[in-house]
Amino acid sequence: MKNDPGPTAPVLSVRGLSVRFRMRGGRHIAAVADAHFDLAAGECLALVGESGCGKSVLASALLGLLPGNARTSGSALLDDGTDLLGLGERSLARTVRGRRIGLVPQSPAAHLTPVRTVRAQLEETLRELTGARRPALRPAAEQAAARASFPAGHLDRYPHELSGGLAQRAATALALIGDAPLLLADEPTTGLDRELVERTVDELRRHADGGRALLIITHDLAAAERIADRVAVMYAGRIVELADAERFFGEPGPRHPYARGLLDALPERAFVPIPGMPPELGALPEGCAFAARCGRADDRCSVPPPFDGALACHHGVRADGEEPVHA
Ligand SMILES: Nc1ncnc2c1ncn2[C@@H]1O[C@H](COP(=O)(O)OP(=O)(O)OP(=O)(O)O)[C@@H](O)[C@H]1O
Ligand code: NI
Repeated sequence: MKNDPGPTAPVLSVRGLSVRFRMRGGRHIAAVADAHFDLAAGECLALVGESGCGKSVLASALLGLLPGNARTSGSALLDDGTDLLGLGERSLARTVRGRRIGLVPQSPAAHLTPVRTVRAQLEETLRELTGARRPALRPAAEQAAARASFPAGHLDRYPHELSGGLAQRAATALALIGDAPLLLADEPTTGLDRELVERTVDELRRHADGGRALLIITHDLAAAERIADRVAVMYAGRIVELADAERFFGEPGPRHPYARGLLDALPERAFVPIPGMPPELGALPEGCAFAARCGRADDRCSVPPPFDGALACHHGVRADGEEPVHA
């Protein structure tokens, strides 16, 4: 079951979020540009797009986890008005990470503590975030592991003894512990087989159905379709379409030509890849960044299309699903 978002303030409200990396020689990389979306309690938003389009940078910006050469602008408000982008490292570490925002990181192996077993890490996080103490700690850790389909028999292993899929499940188990009102899951199903993908996605969905907001970043459009209420499609650092998931994956389908291309590339659909490659984020064209790969491009695309809250395209399919008529 997917819940209707309630009438309360969004759990997360992102406005004009941009991230630029300063590089040697004064060069800049515009990794995220003017992102704009809300996320309500009980809602799941899937952020999709090709590798390198800025999805993880966006998630890292929300948690203050960007490297020193990154500059962020815009705002990312929690429901009490706290602007995540304005918080210092101390507040982020003490009050936000794990407590208000959970993270399933994209590279779980890098985030697990190498010298401690999975059990020790689960117990420590439980102690810190839930106040659990012995003897309740041990069963609580086993329960936390089970939620993410992490097998109890592997709890006494160290991170380097885990396969990628097991590390992934350990990271998911850790991220679910604080029961944070907002969960960011960056590729939480990497390295899992289809059955485990579905189990993980269904557990995350239950988490959202319990009233938490979930931002899931994924390459896996089938997983996105299974879990999401809405879909945000990112291309070259910009959100180019934000749509209701049912409409996006069903009828009338995506409105942005790039989003149509992503779906058409699926083996179970047309299996036709999008021609060409995404542009370098350090050398973006003046106009629409997708124009060079787009079958609909014309002179209008030399001006960047504004994002109207749902679409950034001069030619996209109309909101009622009708194809635009060309003069
Ligand atoms: N530390 C950094 N310094 C400079 N540029 C960076 C840095 N981190 C990321 N980038 C730039 O930001 C872009 C977006 O990276 P990001 O990791 O967000 O992509 P992604 O959409 O998550 O891709 P993937 O699906 O492969 O995880 C990269 O292509 C790179 O150009
Ligand atoms: Ni990523």
